[in-house]
Amino acid sequence: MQKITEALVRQVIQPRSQESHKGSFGRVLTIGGNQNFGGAIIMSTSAAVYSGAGLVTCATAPQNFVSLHARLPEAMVVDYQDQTMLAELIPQMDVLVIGPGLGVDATALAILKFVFTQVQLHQNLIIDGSAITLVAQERLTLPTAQIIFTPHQMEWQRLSGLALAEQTPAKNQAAQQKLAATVIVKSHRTEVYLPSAAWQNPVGSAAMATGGMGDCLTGILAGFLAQFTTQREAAILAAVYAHSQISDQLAQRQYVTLPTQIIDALPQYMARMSR
Ligand SMILES: NC(=O)C1=CN([C@@H]2O[C@H](COP(=O)(O)OP(=O)(O)OC[C@H]3O[C@@H](n4cnc5c(N)ncnc54)[C@H](OP(=O)(O)O)[C@@H]3O)[C@@H](O)[C@H]2O)[C@@H](O)CC1
Ligand SMILES: Nc1ncnc2c1ncn2[C@@H]1O[C@H](COP(=O)(O)OP(=O)(O)O)[C@@H](O)[C@H]1O
Ligand SMILES: [Mg+2]
Repeated sequence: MQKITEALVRQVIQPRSQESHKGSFGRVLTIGGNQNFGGAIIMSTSAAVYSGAGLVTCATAPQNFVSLHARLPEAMVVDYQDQTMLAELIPQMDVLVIGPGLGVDATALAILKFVFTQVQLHQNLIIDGSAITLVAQERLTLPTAQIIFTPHQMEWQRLSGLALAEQTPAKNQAAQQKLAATVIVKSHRTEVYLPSAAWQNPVGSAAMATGGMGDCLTGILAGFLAQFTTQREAAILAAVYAHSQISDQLAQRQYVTLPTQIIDALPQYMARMSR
C-alpha cells in the first residue's frame, strides 16, 4: 500500500488566484447535529470554513443555531427538517457532508433518505458517523453521486460486514469495490480506498483519540474537495494527511490535540504548504 506524503499535500494546496471570489472556492452543505450532538456538526462546519471552502451552510436542529453562529458567524444555517429549503439548497452545492451528530432515530433516517433523493451525480457526498450506521442498519440504496464514506473501524464493520480482525487491505478493497464509493477506514494508521488504489496515512498519533476528531476530518475533506476540484483523489488524500499532520505538530507540545485546535491551525498550515 502506498503512503501519503507531505509532497502530495504541497502539490494540492496551491496559492490562490488573485482573480477569484468566494464562489471560486466552492459551496459546502453540512447536515447533522441533533439536540444532543450539536458539537459534531459545529466542528465539521468549522473545519470546512477554516480549510477555505468559499460558502458554507449548516443544516442542523434549530437548537444548535445560536451556538453555531456564536462560534462561526461565517456559516449560514437552515433547519435540517425543512425539506423545501433543502431541496432548494442542495442543487447549488459542490460538496455535502451528512452524518456528524445526526443520530440514528426516525428524524435522522427521514433526513438522510430525503438528502439521498436530492443529491446529484456530480456532487461529492461525504457520509460519516450516524449516517454510515443508518445506511448499514437500514440497507439504504446509495444515490448516484461521488460518495466518500469515512467510517471508524466499528462503523466499517457495520457497513462492510467485516469484523475488525477481518479488515485486511484485500478484504477492505473488495468491500470498497462492492460499494462503488471511496472509503476512508479511520484508525491509528488510516487507510484510504480510492477506486484507483489504496493508500495509508503514515502520520497521526494517540493525541487524536478524542471525541469530534472524525467530525473535524469531514469538514477538511469538504473544504479541500470544494476548492481543489481538478485533483479530486489527491485532495482526499491531502485532507487525511493534513488533519493528522496538524495534530502531530501540536502534539510536540500537547498531550492531547483538540479538534477545535486543529481547525484553528488550518489556515496557517495551508499557507505553509502552499509556499
Ligand atoms: N461533540 C459531539 O457532538 C460528538 C458527537 N459524535 C457523534 O456521535 C455519533 C456516534 O458516533 P460514535 O463514533 O461516538 O459512536 P458509534 O458509532 O456507536 O461507535 C462507537 C463504538 O465503536 C467502537 N469502536 C471500535 N473501533 C473503534 C474506532 N477505531 N474508533 C471509534 N470507535 C470504535 C467503540 O468501542 P469502545 O469505545 O466501546 O471501545 C464503540 O463501541 C456520531 O454521529 C458522531 O458524529 C462523536 O463524534 C463525538 C463528539
Ligand atoms: N490512536 C490514534 N492514532 C492516530 N489517529 C487517531 C487515533 N485515534 C483516533 N485517531 C483519528 O481520529 C479520528 C477519529 O474519528 P471518529 O472515531 O469518527 O471520531 P468522532 O466520531 O468522535 O469525531 C480519525 O481520523 C482517526 O484516524
Ligand atoms: Mg465519527
